[in-house]
Amino acid sequence: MEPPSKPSTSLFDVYLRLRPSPVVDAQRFLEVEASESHAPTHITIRPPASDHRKRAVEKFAFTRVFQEDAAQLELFRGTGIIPLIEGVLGAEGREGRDGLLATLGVTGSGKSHTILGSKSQRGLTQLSLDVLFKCGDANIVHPSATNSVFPTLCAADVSEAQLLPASLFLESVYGDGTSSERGASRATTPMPVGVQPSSFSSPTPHFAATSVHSPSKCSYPSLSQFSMSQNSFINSLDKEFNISAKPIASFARMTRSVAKKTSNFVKDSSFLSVPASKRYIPRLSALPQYPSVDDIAVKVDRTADYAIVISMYEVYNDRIFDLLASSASKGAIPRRRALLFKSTEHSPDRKVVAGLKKIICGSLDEANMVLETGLTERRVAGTGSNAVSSRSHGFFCVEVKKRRRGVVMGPWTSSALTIVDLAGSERARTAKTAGATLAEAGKINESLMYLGQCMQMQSDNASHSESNKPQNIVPFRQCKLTELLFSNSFPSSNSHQYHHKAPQKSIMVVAADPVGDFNATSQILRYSALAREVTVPRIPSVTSTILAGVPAGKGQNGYFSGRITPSAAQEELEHALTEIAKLREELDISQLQLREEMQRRRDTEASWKVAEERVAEVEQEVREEVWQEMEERLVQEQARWRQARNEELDRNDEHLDRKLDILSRGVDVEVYEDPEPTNDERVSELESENERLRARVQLLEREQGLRSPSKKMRVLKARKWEGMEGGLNDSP
Ligand SMILES: Nc1ncnc2c1ncn2[C@@H]1O[C@H](COP(=O)(O)OP(=O)(O)OP(=O)(O)O)[C@@H](O)[C@H]1O
Repeated sequence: MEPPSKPSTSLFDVYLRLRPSPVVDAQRFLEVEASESHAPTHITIRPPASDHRKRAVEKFAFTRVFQEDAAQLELFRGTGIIPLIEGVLGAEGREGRDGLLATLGVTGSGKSHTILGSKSQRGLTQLSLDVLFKCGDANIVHPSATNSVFPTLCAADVSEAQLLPASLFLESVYGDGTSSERGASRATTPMPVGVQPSSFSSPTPHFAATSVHSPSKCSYPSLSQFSMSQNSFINSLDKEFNISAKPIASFARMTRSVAKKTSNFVKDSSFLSVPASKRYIPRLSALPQYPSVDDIAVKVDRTADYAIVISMYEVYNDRIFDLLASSASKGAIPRRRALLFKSTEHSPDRKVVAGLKKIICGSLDEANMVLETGLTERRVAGTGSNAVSSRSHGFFCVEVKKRRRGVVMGPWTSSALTIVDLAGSERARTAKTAGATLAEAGKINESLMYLGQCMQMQSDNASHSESNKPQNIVPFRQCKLTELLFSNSFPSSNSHQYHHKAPQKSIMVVAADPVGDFNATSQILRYSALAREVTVPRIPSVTSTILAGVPAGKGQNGYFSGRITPSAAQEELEHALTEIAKLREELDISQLQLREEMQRRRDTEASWKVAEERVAEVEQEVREEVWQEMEERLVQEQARWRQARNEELDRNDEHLDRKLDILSRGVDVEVYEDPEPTNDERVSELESENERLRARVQLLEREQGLRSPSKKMRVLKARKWEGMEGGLNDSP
């Protein structure tokens, strides 16, 4: 295999770092190929003896391999980070280019150790910051240096960010939040030495004294000093924006008015909110100072001003969260709002994480404090594989803003050094995770699978370019992680309309444990290596075995024949056996490829399942929303209907009342009574009555005559009685 030279199409320089094993005499599956002329670049992995799948031996090539004894400084010097920093700073009179440094590996392989260091050693992040501040010191502007720095930086930012000077940010996180209201009588605020609270004022003699960096000591300036700094800030704003002086109490209002004048100035004054409780402040003196980078220098454009702006975010469950926003807005319930990676109004040609909180740091101490603050917000959890395992992909961005120095200052341009600590891939069985941590692992593995596909594509493209085949498109838009990592590595389709910026330069450090999980490590190595060669373990040649088994001069019957020349049949046999051996090798390779394909299929199925679950979740959410909305509408309709009915009833009642009222007021009732009858009238009335009765009796008698004798008797009796009665009636 050729020594790896980075192809022009390659996205990354890929370095491999091996971590020392805590287990003595553990069986290694990974060996480094030593090279006398240059640093090692190749490794070989052999399946452990316990592996029954008869896997082939694989050989991988990297830009460089760092063995277990490699120190942090060796990595810093040997991985091309220094040119990366120089690229971000930009050559004289030129704009810088973006740089990316990321780590990849199985959980517990040493990614965080490499990037962020440990309790005793600094990581590549801290070393980069040190070099940046040390070498750029004379050219790095502090917001307090001139009044115009802060507003112009805010105006030049294209990412809808909220920019803050480090002193204000740290005060909002660790201070007691009363600095703007209380006077000099308050006790000291926890601002470490070296972090200048008077960001906006020319340093007073007292500040000049306290701002001398002393790593061994940690003392804090008082609140009165801090409130002085705010006054100075207000005065600086007065001068800059011609706003009349206002008391500190109206500071927030004034900040908002200034925000209107500069498009991207402080978007709100939430950083002035009173924190609910004090937080533990990281002690700078407790942070590691080793290794030192005093002897390392980077080229700095001495004709330019630089401003260092730091932001931190994490990709957790495929969503982006600001690690510095929640620090400052702590209160009863910390709320995390997912941010978008998008093109903004002022950045139409490239995507940015919009709405981040960005901190302007004037010194290394400030930058370290901001870094430590953001890290406390990062998601970590203890798993079976690592006691402090990263559960999210952490992004640390150092934006280097640059402008030409002169009587008339040039506009600010911006390039970023992004340092990424990726979460490690893990197997649920090894990590012994469950519940939310297992779900996180699913998301982590999924995003790493997409990253693997992108890297695999870059490696395929590299071989295509050698054979003049067309290049594949790297599928980096599949998840947030790959989008964040790669979208600035390719020129945007509409970038020609705007100024051209060189594509990002990237370094990947792959961390591996040579005695760790063979399957997981080999999988990562397969897609991250610059080149790979499968060498099936050499099957001892059957021919040679046979020939070796037949001693020279000894015939088949065991006796020496005296002739050793092989016959034609023997030659044919040898040829056939060679063919068989070759076919076996091919079969082994095919089996290996098949296993890989099957693994890929399993991964794809897993991601498909995840996607399906997500679809089901979304459907459920939509259903619930629709139901809720329908119920709300139903309740509204019922209320409206009831109200209409009540109004109708009220109207009817009112109408009726009005009618009754009118009736009772406007109608006089006349009662008609008959006049008393005279005597003659009464007699004639009685006579007519008598007549009527007689006619009736006659009618009844006629009816009786038509009936049976027995009935006649009864009728006669009745008539007799009636006769009596009639007699009685006839009597006057
Ligand atoms: N090169 C090294 N030298 C000394 N210790 C190391 C080295 N690499 C890793 N370690 C130790 O191994 C442990 C796990 O390392 P680390 O947390 O960096 O793993 P990781 O890859 O970031 O894991 P995860 O993906 O789960 O976050 C830590 O205790 C770390 O100090």
